[in-house]
Amino acid sequence: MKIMTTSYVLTIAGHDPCSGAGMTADLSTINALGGTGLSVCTALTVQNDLTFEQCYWTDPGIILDQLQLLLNSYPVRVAKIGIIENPDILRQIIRMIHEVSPETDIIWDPVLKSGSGYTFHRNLSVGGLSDIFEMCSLVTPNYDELRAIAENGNIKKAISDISSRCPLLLKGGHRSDAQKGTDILYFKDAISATLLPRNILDVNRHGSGCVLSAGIASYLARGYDLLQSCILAKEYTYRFLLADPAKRKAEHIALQYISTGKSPEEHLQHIQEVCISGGKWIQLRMKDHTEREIFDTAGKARDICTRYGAVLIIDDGVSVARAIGADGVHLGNNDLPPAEARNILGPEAIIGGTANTLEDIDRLQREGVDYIGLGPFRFTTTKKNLAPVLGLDGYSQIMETLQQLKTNIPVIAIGGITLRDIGPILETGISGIAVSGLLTPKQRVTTPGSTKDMIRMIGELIRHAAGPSKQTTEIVKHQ
Ligand SMILES: Cc1ncc(COP(=O)(O)OP(=O)(O)O)c(N)n1
Ligand SMILES: Cc1ncsc1CCOP(=O)(O)O
Ligand SMILES: [Mg+2]
Repeated sequence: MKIMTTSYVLTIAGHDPCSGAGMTADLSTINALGGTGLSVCTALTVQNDLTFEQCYWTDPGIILDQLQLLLNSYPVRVAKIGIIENPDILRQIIRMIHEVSPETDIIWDPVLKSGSGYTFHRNLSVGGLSDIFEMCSLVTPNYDELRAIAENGNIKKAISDISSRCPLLLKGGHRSDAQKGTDILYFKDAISATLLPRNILDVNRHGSGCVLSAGIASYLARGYDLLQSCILAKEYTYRFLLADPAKRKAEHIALQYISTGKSPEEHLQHIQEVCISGGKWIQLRMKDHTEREIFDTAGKARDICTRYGAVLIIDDGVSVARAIGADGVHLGNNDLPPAEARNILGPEAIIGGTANTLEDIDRLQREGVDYIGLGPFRFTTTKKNLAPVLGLDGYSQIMETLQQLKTNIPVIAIGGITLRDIGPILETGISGIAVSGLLTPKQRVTTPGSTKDMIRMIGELIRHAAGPSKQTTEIVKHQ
Protein backbone atom coordinates (compact mmCIF):
# COMPACT_ATOMS: atom_id res chain seq x y z
CA MET A 1 0.00 0.00 0.00
CA LYS A 2 1.25 3.51 -0.82
CA ILE A 3 1.83 5.81 2.14
CA MET A 4 -0.44 8.80 1.45
CA THR A 5 0.97 12.26 1.82
CA THR A 6 1.82 14.97 -0.68
CA SER A 7 4.97 16.35 -2.33
CA TYR A 8 7.22 13.33 -2.51
CA VAL A 9 10.20 14.17 -4.67
CA LEU A 10 12.65 11.44 -5.65
CA THR A 11 16.24 12.17 -6.59
CA ILE A 12 18.09 9.52 -8.57
CA ALA A 13 21.61 10.88 -8.51
CA GLY A 14 25.21 10.42 -7.42
CA HIS A 15 26.63 10.91 -3.92
CA ASP A 16 28.98 13.87 -3.51
CA PRO A 17 30.82 13.57 -0.16
CA CYS A 18 30.95 17.34 0.28
CA SER A 19 27.19 17.62 -0.44
CA GLY A 20 27.62 20.61 -2.73
CA ALA A 21 26.05 18.66 -5.59
CA GLY A 22 24.22 15.42 -6.29
CA MET A 23 21.80 13.42 -4.20
CA THR A 24 22.44 15.06 -0.82
CA ALA A 25 22.33 18.60 -2.27
CA ASP A 26 19.05 17.65 -3.97
CA LEU A 27 17.62 16.35 -0.69
CA SER A 28 18.56 19.58 1.11
CA THR A 29 16.85 21.61 -1.62
CA ILE A 30 13.73 19.42 -1.60
CA ASN A 31 13.45 19.67 2.18
CA ALA A 32 14.13 23.42 2.18
CA LEU A 33 11.30 23.88 -0.34
CA GLY A 34 8.76 21.95 1.66
CA GLY A 35 8.94 18.60 -0.09
CA THR A 36 9.70 15.16 1.28
CA GLY A 37 12.84 13.76 -0.28
CA LEU A 38 13.47 10.16 -1.35
CA SER A 39 16.71 9.01 -2.95
CA VAL A 40 18.36 6.35 -5.06
CA CYS A 41 22.14 6.59 -5.27
CA THR A 42 23.51 6.01 -8.78
CA ALA A 43 27.21 6.41 -7.98
CA LEU A 44 29.73 7.01 -5.23
CA THR A 45 32.08 9.79 -6.22
CA VAL A 46 35.39 10.99 -4.82
CA GLN A 47 35.17 14.76 -5.17
CA ASN A 48 34.95 18.10 -3.45
CA ASP A 49 34.08 21.55 -4.78
CA LEU A 50 37.45 21.89 -6.54
CA THR A 51 38.38 18.44 -7.77
CA PHE A 52 36.79 15.22 -9.04
CA GLU A 53 38.90 12.08 -8.67
CA GLN A 54 36.72 9.00 -9.17
CA CYS A 55 33.25 7.74 -9.93
CA TYR A 56 32.13 4.24 -8.86
CA TRP A 57 28.81 3.42 -10.53
CA THR A 58 26.12 1.61 -8.53
CA ASP A 59 25.11 -1.84 -9.82
CA PRO A 60 22.05 -1.21 -12.06
CA GLY A 61 20.20 -4.09 -10.34
CA ILE A 62 20.43 -2.26 -7.00
CA ILE A 63 19.24 1.02 -8.57
CA LEU A 64 16.20 -0.70 -10.10
CA ASP A 65 15.37 -2.67 -6.92
CA GLN A 66 15.49 0.49 -4.78
CA LEU A 67 13.47 2.40 -7.37
CA GLN A 68 10.78 -0.26 -7.57
CA LEU A 69 10.42 -0.40 -3.79
CA LEU A 70 10.12 3.39 -3.49
CA LEU A 71 7.63 3.68 -6.35
CA ASN A 72 5.52 0.91 -4.82
CA SER A 73 5.55 2.56 -1.40
CA TYR A 74 5.20 6.32 -2.03
CA PRO A 75 3.17 8.48 -4.43
CA VAL A 76 6.22 10.08 -6.01
CA ARG A 77 5.06 13.33 -7.60
CA VAL A 78 8.33 14.18 -9.37
CA ALA A 79 11.54 12.22 -10.01
CA LYS A 80 14.72 14.12 -10.78
CA ILE A 81 17.52 12.22 -12.48
CA GLY A 82 21.18 13.25 -12.29
CA ILE A 83 24.32 11.27 -13.21
CA ILE A 84 23.67 7.84 -14.72
CA GLU A 85 26.26 5.41 -16.06
CA ASN A 86 24.86 5.18 -19.61
CA PRO A 87 21.71 5.79 -21.70
CA ASP A 88 20.58 2.16 -21.41
CA ILE A 89 20.36 2.31 -17.63
CA LEU A 90 18.69 5.73 -17.90
CA ARG A 91 16.14 4.18 -20.27
CA GLN A 92 15.43 1.29 -17.86
CA ILE A 93 14.95 3.73 -14.97
CA ILE A 94 12.59 5.96 -16.91
CA ARG A 95 10.61 3.00 -18.24
CA MET A 96 10.19 1.61 -14.74
CA ILE A 97 8.90 4.97 -13.48
CA HIS A 98 6.45 5.09 -16.39
CA GLU A 99 5.17 1.59 -15.80
CA VAL A 100 4.94 1.61 -12.01
CA SER A 101 3.96 5.26 -11.48
CA PRO A 102 2.72 6.83 -14.71
CA GLU A 103 1.62 10.04 -12.94
CA THR A 104 5.21 10.85 -11.86
CA ASP A 105 6.84 13.72 -13.74
CA ILE A 106 10.45 13.07 -14.72
CA ILE A 107 13.12 15.78 -14.88
CA TRP A 108 16.41 14.71 -16.42
CA ASP A 109 19.42 16.91 -15.71
CA PRO A 110 21.90 15.56 -18.28
CA VAL A 111 25.18 16.05 -16.43
CA LEU A 112 27.92 15.23 -18.93
CA LYS A 113 30.82 16.79 -17.05
CA SER A 114 31.48 17.81 -13.45
CA GLY A 115 32.19 21.48 -12.78
CA SER A 116 35.81 20.53 -12.07
CA GLY A 117 36.19 18.83 -15.46
CA TYR A 118 35.50 15.09 -14.96
CA THR A 119 33.70 13.67 -18.02
CA PHE A 120 30.86 11.22 -17.36
CA HIS A 121 29.73 10.70 -20.95
CA ARG A 122 31.00 11.18 -24.48
CA ASN A 123 29.26 10.36 -27.75
CA LEU A 124 25.68 11.05 -26.61
CA SER A 125 23.49 12.48 -29.33
CA VAL A 126 20.03 14.00 -29.46
CA GLY A 127 18.92 11.36 -32.01
CA GLY A 128 20.03 8.46 -29.78
CA LEU A 129 18.11 9.90 -26.83
CA SER A 130 14.84 10.75 -28.55
CA ASP A 131 12.77 7.99 -26.84
CA ILE A 132 14.12 9.21 -23.50
CA PHE A 133 13.04 12.81 -24.19
CA GLU A 134 9.55 11.50 -25.06
CA MET A 135 9.19 10.13 -21.52
CA CYS A 136 10.49 13.23 -19.68
CA SER A 137 8.53 16.24 -18.43
CA LEU A 138 11.64 18.44 -18.59
CA VAL A 139 15.33 18.20 -19.51
CA THR A 140 17.76 20.79 -18.15
CA PRO A 141 21.08 20.87 -20.02
CA ASN A 142 23.43 23.83 -19.83
CA TYR A 143 24.73 25.35 -23.04
CA ASP A 144 27.90 23.18 -23.15
CA GLU A 145 25.86 20.03 -22.56
CA LEU A 146 23.44 20.89 -25.34
CA ARG A 147 26.34 21.64 -27.70
CA ALA A 148 27.91 18.27 -26.80
CA ILE A 149 24.79 16.29 -27.73
CA ALA A 150 23.74 18.44 -30.73
CA GLU A 151 24.42 16.58 -33.97
CA ASN A 152 27.08 18.36 -36.05
CA GLY A 153 27.06 21.12 -33.44
CA ASN A 154 23.65 22.30 -34.75
CA ILE A 155 22.21 23.80 -31.59
CA LYS A 156 19.08 25.24 -33.24
CA LYS A 157 18.13 21.82 -34.56
CA ALA A 158 18.90 20.19 -31.20
CA ILE A 159 16.58 22.68 -29.47
CA SER A 160 13.83 22.04 -31.97
CA ASP A 161 14.25 18.21 -31.85
CA ILE A 162 14.23 18.04 -28.06
CA SER A 163 11.46 20.59 -27.45
CA SER A 164 9.16 18.82 -29.92
CA ARG A 165 9.35 15.84 -27.51
CA CYS A 166 9.50 17.48 -24.07
CA PRO A 167 10.07 20.94 -22.55
CA LEU A 168 13.72 21.98 -22.51
CA LEU A 169 15.30 24.39 -20.03
CA LEU A 170 18.55 25.63 -21.53
CA LYS A 171 20.62 26.97 -18.64
CA GLY A 172 22.88 29.96 -19.13
CA GLY A 173 24.62 30.00 -15.75
CA HIS A 174 28.04 28.94 -17.01
CA ARG A 175 28.09 31.05 -20.18
CA SER A 176 30.70 33.76 -20.51
CA ASP A 177 28.83 35.87 -23.12
CA ALA A 178 25.98 38.34 -22.79
CA GLN A 179 23.55 35.46 -22.17
CA LYS A 180 25.23 34.55 -18.87
CA GLY A 181 22.63 33.77 -16.26
CA THR A 182 19.76 33.78 -18.77
CA ASP A 183 17.84 30.50 -18.95
CA ILE A 184 15.41 29.75 -21.78
CA LEU A 185 12.49 27.38 -21.35
CA TYR A 186 11.43 25.91 -24.71
CA PHE A 187 8.01 24.31 -25.03
CA LYS A 188 6.45 22.49 -27.95
CA ASP A 189 5.18 24.65 -30.83
CA ALA A 190 8.25 26.90 -30.70
CA ILE A 191 7.05 28.83 -27.65
CA SER A 192 9.78 29.86 -25.26
CA ALA A 193 10.10 31.80 -22.04
CA THR A 194 13.30 33.68 -21.33
CA LEU A 195 14.20 33.77 -17.65
CA LEU A 196 16.52 36.72 -17.16
CA PRO A 197 18.91 36.77 -14.21
CA ARG A 198 17.97 39.08 -11.36
CA ASN A 199 21.65 40.01 -11.12
CA ILE A 200 24.73 38.57 -12.75
CA LEU A 201 26.55 36.72 -10.02
CA ASP A 202 30.12 35.97 -10.90
CA VAL A 203 30.06 32.55 -9.29
CA ASN A 204 30.05 29.09 -10.81
CA ARG A 205 29.22 27.40 -7.57
CA HIS A 206 29.62 23.64 -7.42
CA GLY A 207 26.17 22.06 -7.52
CA SER A 208 24.10 25.07 -8.60
CA GLY A 209 22.66 23.05 -11.54
CA CYS A 210 21.52 20.31 -9.13
CA VAL A 211 19.90 22.89 -6.86
CA LEU A 212 18.02 24.40 -9.80
CA SER A 213 16.63 21.11 -11.12
CA ALA A 214 15.80 19.81 -7.62
CA GLY A 215 14.12 23.18 -6.96
CA ILE A 216 12.00 22.86 -10.11
CA ALA A 217 11.05 19.31 -9.06
CA SER A 218 10.04 20.55 -5.61
CA TYR A 219 7.87 23.40 -6.88
CA LEU A 220 6.23 21.12 -9.49
CA ALA A 221 5.47 18.66 -6.69
CA ARG A 222 3.75 21.44 -4.77
CA GLY A 223 1.41 22.08 -7.69
CA TYR A 224 3.02 25.01 -9.52
CA ASP A 225 3.05 24.76 -13.32
CA LEU A 226 6.32 24.27 -15.17
CA LEU A 227 7.03 27.93 -15.95
CA GLN A 228 6.18 29.03 -12.41
CA SER A 229 8.36 26.23 -11.03
CA CYS A 230 11.31 27.30 -13.20
CA ILE A 231 10.94 30.95 -12.16
CA LEU A 232 10.65 30.09 -8.46
CA ALA A 233 13.53 27.60 -8.58
CA LYS A 234 15.72 30.16 -10.37
CA GLU A 235 15.02 32.64 -7.59
CA TYR A 236 15.83 29.97 -4.99
CA THR A 237 19.11 29.15 -6.77
CA TYR A 238 19.98 32.85 -6.88
CA ARG A 239 19.57 33.02 -3.12
CA PHE A 240 21.60 29.81 -2.75
CA LEU A 241 24.42 31.43 -4.73
CA LEU A 242 24.15 34.55 -2.61
CA ALA A 243 24.70 32.43 0.47
CA ASP A 244 28.32 32.59 -0.66
CA PRO A 245 29.38 35.30 1.81
CA ALA A 246 31.42 37.21 -0.76
CA LYS A 247 28.29 37.66 -2.88
CA ARG A 248 26.09 38.47 0.08
CA LYS A 249 28.32 41.44 0.76
CA ALA A 250 27.74 42.88 -2.67
CA GLU A 251 23.99 42.32 -2.64
CA HIS A 252 23.43 44.12 0.63
CA ILE A 253 25.28 47.27 -0.24
CA ALA A 254 22.22 49.24 -1.23
CA LEU A 255 20.13 50.30 1.75
CA GLN A 256 21.47 50.34 5.29
CA TYR A 257 19.35 51.22 8.31
CA ILE A 258 21.32 52.76 11.17
CA SER A 259 19.51 52.15 14.40
CA THR A 260 18.55 54.87 16.80
CA GLY A 261 16.51 54.94 20.01
CA LYS A 262 16.37 56.35 23.50
CA SER A 263 16.72 52.92 25.10
CA PRO A 264 17.99 49.48 24.04
CA GLU A 265 14.34 48.42 23.74
CA GLU A 266 13.66 51.25 21.27
CA HIS A 267 16.68 50.28 19.17
CA LEU A 268 15.33 46.73 18.97
CA GLN A 269 11.78 47.89 18.17
CA HIS A 270 13.09 50.05 15.32
CA ILE A 271 15.32 47.27 13.98
CA GLN A 272 12.44 44.82 14.10
CA GLU A 273 10.13 47.27 12.31
CA VAL A 274 12.69 47.77 9.52
CA CYS A 275 13.27 44.01 9.19
CA ILE A 276 9.54 43.25 9.08
CA SER A 277 9.22 45.90 6.40
CA GLY A 278 11.84 44.27 4.15
CA GLY A 279 15.08 45.97 5.26
CA LYS A 280 18.03 43.63 4.73
CA TRP A 281 20.99 45.53 6.15
CA ILE A 282 21.06 46.87 9.70
CA GLN A 283 23.75 48.77 11.57
CA LEU A 284 23.38 48.77 15.35
CA ARG A 285 24.63 52.20 16.44
CA MET A 286 24.25 52.77 20.19
CA LYS A 287 25.82 55.92 21.57
CA ASP A 288 25.81 56.74 25.31
CA HIS A 289 25.08 53.20 26.45
CA THR A 290 27.14 50.93 28.66
CA GLU A 291 29.21 48.13 27.15
CA ARG A 292 26.94 45.60 28.81
CA GLU A 293 23.81 47.20 27.29
CA ILE A 294 25.39 47.30 23.84
CA PHE A 295 26.48 43.67 24.09
CA ASP A 296 23.03 42.46 25.24
CA THR A 297 21.20 44.52 22.63
CA ALA A 298 23.55 43.33 19.89
CA GLY A 299 22.75 39.69 20.72
CA LYS A 300 19.02 40.42 20.50
CA ALA A 301 19.48 42.42 17.28
CA ARG A 302 21.37 39.47 15.80
CA ASP A 303 18.43 37.16 16.60
CA ILE A 304 15.97 39.55 14.92
CA CYS A 305 18.19 39.91 11.85
CA THR A 306 18.69 36.15 11.58
CA ARG A 307 14.93 35.61 11.75
CA TYR A 308 14.32 38.03 8.87
CA GLY A 309 17.43 37.15 6.81
CA ALA A 310 19.02 40.58 7.34
CA VAL A 311 22.71 41.37 7.66
CA LEU A 312 23.77 42.95 10.97
CA ILE A 313 26.84 45.09 11.43
CA ILE A 314 27.90 46.92 14.60
CA ASP A 315 29.02 50.53 14.77
CA ASP A 316 32.57 50.79 16.18
CA GLY A 317 32.51 47.64 18.31
CA VAL A 318 34.74 44.97 16.80
CA SER A 319 34.80 42.89 19.99
CA VAL A 320 31.00 43.03 20.32
CA ALA A 321 30.65 42.02 16.66
CA ARG A 322 32.94 39.08 17.23
CA ALA A 323 31.32 38.04 20.50
CA ILE A 324 27.77 37.94 19.14
CA GLY A 325 28.65 36.68 15.65
CA ALA A 326 27.57 39.79 13.72
CA ASP A 327 28.20 39.99 9.97
CA GLY A 328 30.62 42.88 10.37
CA VAL A 329 31.36 46.37 11.66
CA HIS A 330 31.32 49.99 10.58
CA LEU A 331 34.51 51.76 11.66
CA GLY A 332 35.10 55.49 12.19
CA ASN A 333 38.43 57.32 12.30
CA ASN A 334 38.84 56.74 16.04
CA ASP A 335 38.06 53.03 15.93
CA LEU A 336 40.30 50.03 15.39
CA PRO A 337 42.06 50.18 11.98
CA PRO A 338 40.27 48.06 9.34
CA ALA A 339 43.22 45.67 8.96
CA GLU A 340 43.15 44.85 12.68
CA ALA A 341 39.39 44.39 12.56
CA ARG A 342 39.86 42.05 9.60
CA ASN A 343 42.36 39.97 11.59
CA ILE A 344 39.86 39.63 14.40
CA LEU A 345 36.69 39.12 12.36
CA GLY A 346 38.05 37.11 9.42
CA PRO A 347 37.97 37.40 5.63
CA GLU A 348 34.21 37.10 5.26
CA ALA A 349 33.24 39.89 7.66
CA ILE A 350 31.74 43.05 6.16
CA ILE A 351 33.93 45.99 7.15
CA GLY A 352 32.84 49.53 6.35
CA GLY A 353 34.74 52.75 6.95
CA THR A 354 33.74 56.41 7.28
CA ALA A 355 35.04 58.92 4.72
CA ASN A 356 34.57 62.66 4.24
CA THR A 357 37.15 63.18 1.49
CA LEU A 358 38.74 61.47 -1.49
CA GLU A 359 41.88 60.97 0.56
CA ASP A 360 39.87 59.12 3.23
CA ILE A 361 38.45 56.81 0.56
CA ASP A 362 41.90 56.13 -0.85
CA ARG A 363 43.29 55.27 2.60
CA LEU A 364 40.34 53.10 3.61
CA GLN A 365 40.46 51.19 0.38
CA ARG A 366 44.14 50.41 0.92
CA GLU A 367 43.29 49.31 4.46
CA GLY A 368 40.91 46.70 3.05
CA VAL A 369 37.37 47.93 3.81
CA ASP A 370 34.47 46.43 1.81
CA TYR A 371 32.53 49.65 1.46
CA ILE A 372 32.77 53.34 2.28
CA GLY A 373 30.17 55.42 4.15
CA LEU A 374 30.70 58.86 2.57
CA GLY A 375 29.15 61.86 4.29
CA PRO A 376 27.54 63.77 5.64
CA PHE A 377 25.30 64.64 2.72
CA ARG A 378 23.67 67.43 4.76
CA PHE A 379 23.35 68.54 8.37
CA THR A 380 21.72 66.04 10.68
CA THR A 381 21.05 65.93 14.38
CA THR A 382 21.52 62.14 14.45
CA LYS A 383 25.30 62.52 14.77
CA LYS A 384 27.35 64.82 16.99
CA ASN A 385 30.64 66.32 15.75
CA LEU A 386 29.66 66.18 12.11
CA ALA A 387 32.40 66.46 9.47
CA PRO A 388 31.89 69.17 6.81
CA VAL A 389 28.68 68.73 4.80
CA LEU A 390 29.37 67.49 1.23
CA GLY A 391 26.08 68.18 -0.55
CA LEU A 392 25.34 66.95 -4.05
CA ASP A 393 28.30 68.87 -5.51
CA GLY A 394 30.71 67.25 -3.08
CA TYR A 395 29.42 63.77 -3.98
CA SER A 396 29.53 64.53 -7.72
CA GLN A 397 33.15 65.67 -7.57
CA ILE A 398 34.34 62.73 -5.48
CA MET A 399 32.43 60.14 -7.50
CA GLU A 400 33.65 61.59 -10.82
CA THR A 401 37.25 61.34 -9.65
CA LEU A 402 36.72 57.78 -8.45
CA GLN A 403 35.28 56.86 -11.84
CA GLN A 404 38.27 58.45 -13.63
CA LEU A 405 40.59 56.45 -11.38
CA LYS A 406 38.53 53.33 -12.18
CA THR A 407 37.98 52.79 -8.47
CA ASN A 408 34.91 50.68 -7.98
CA ILE A 409 34.67 50.19 -4.24
CA PRO A 410 31.01 50.57 -3.19
CA VAL A 411 30.38 54.02 -1.72
CA ILE A 412 27.19 54.66 0.21
CA ALA A 413 25.86 58.09 1.08
CA ILE A 414 24.91 59.10 4.63
CA GLY A 415 23.68 62.06 6.62
CA GLY A 416 20.29 63.79 6.66
CA ILE A 417 19.08 61.97 3.53
CA THR A 418 15.40 62.35 2.62
CA LEU A 419 13.38 60.42 0.05
CA ARG A 420 13.74 63.20 -2.50
CA ASP A 421 17.53 63.19 -2.23
CA ILE A 422 17.92 59.54 -3.15
CA GLY A 423 17.46 59.82 -6.95
CA PRO A 424 19.95 62.69 -7.39
CA ILE A 425 22.46 61.07 -5.01
CA LEU A 426 22.36 57.76 -6.91
CA GLU A 427 22.89 59.62 -10.19
CA THR A 428 26.36 60.56 -8.99
CA GLY A 429 27.39 56.89 -9.08
CA ILE A 430 26.85 56.23 -5.37
CA SER A 431 25.88 52.56 -4.87
CA GLY A 432 23.56 52.86 -1.90
CA ILE A 433 22.41 54.90 1.06
CA ALA A 434 22.52 54.67 4.83
CA VAL A 435 19.70 56.30 6.75
CA SER A 436 18.56 56.58 10.29
CA GLY A 437 15.88 59.28 10.60
CA LEU A 438 14.15 58.41 7.31
CA LEU A 439 13.30 54.90 8.51
CA THR A 440 12.64 55.68 12.17
CA PRO A 441 8.88 56.33 12.50
CA LYS A 442 8.99 59.03 15.21
CA GLN A 443 11.67 60.99 13.37
CA ARG A 444 10.08 60.81 9.94
CA VAL A 445 8.15 64.02 10.43
CA THR A 446 8.28 65.35 6.89
CA THR A 447 7.68 62.08 5.02
CA PRO A 448 4.40 60.30 5.71
CA GLY A 449 3.84 56.60 4.94
CA SER A 450 4.77 53.36 6.62
CA THR A 451 8.30 51.99 6.93
CA LYS A 452 7.29 49.30 4.45
CA ASP A 453 6.18 51.91 1.87
CA MET A 454 9.40 53.78 2.43
CA ILE A 455 11.61 50.72 1.95
CA ARG A 456 9.64 49.73 -1.14
CA MET A 457 10.06 53.21 -2.63
CA ILE A 458 13.77 53.34 -1.81
CA GLY A 459 14.17 49.88 -3.40
CA GLU A 460 12.46 51.15 -6.57
CA LEU A 461 14.76 54.16 -6.70
CA ILE A 462 17.84 51.97 -6.25
CA ARG A 463 16.68 49.47 -8.90
CA HIS A 464 15.88 52.34 -11.25
CA ALA A 465 19.36 53.77 -10.79
CA ALA A 466 20.93 50.34 -11.32
CA GLY A 467 19.77 50.22 -14.92
CA PRO A 468 16.93 48.78 -16.97
CA SER A 469 13.87 47.26 -15.38
CA LYS A 470 14.41 43.95 -13.62
CA GLN A 471 11.50 42.16 -15.21
CA THR A 472 12.74 38.59 -15.24
CA THR A 473 10.52 36.69 -17.65
CA GLU A 474 9.70 37.28 -21.30
CA ILE A 475 7.49 34.86 -23.20
CA VAL A 476 7.91 34.88 -26.97
CA LYS A 477 6.84 32.88 -29.96
CA HIS A 478 9.82 32.12 -32.19
CA GLN A 479 9.41 32.25 -35.95
C1 LIG B 1 27.39 53.79 6.81
C2 LIG B 1 28.00 54.67 7.83
N1 LIG B 1 28.77 55.68 7.44
C3 LIG B 1 29.31 56.50 8.37
C4 LIG B 1 29.09 56.29 9.70
C5 LIG B 1 29.73 57.15 10.74
O1 LIG B 1 30.55 56.33 11.51
P1 LIG B 1 31.58 56.95 12.55
O2 LIG B 1 32.51 57.83 11.82
O3 LIG B 1 32.13 55.81 13.30
O4 LIG B 1 30.68 57.81 13.48
P2 LIG B 1 29.63 57.24 14.50
O5 LIG B 1 28.51 56.64 13.75
O6 LIG B 1 30.31 56.19 15.32
O7 LIG B 1 29.19 58.42 15.29
C6 LIG B 1 28.29 55.23 10.07
N2 LIG B 1 28.04 54.93 11.35
N3 LIG B 1 27.77 54.42 9.12
C1 LIG C 1 25.96 58.07 11.67
C2 LIG C 1 26.10 59.24 10.79
N1 LIG C 1 27.31 59.55 10.27
C3 LIG C 1 27.27 60.60 9.48
S1 LIG C 1 25.74 61.25 9.39
C4 LIG C 1 25.11 60.07 10.40
C5 LIG C 1 23.69 60.01 10.80
C6 LIG C 1 22.78 59.45 9.75
O1 LIG C 1 21.48 59.51 10.21
P1 LIG C 1 20.32 60.36 9.51
O2 LIG C 1 19.91 59.59 8.31
O3 LIG C 1 19.24 60.41 10.54
O4 LIG C 1 20.88 61.72 9.22
MG1 LIG D 1 31.30 54.68 14.56
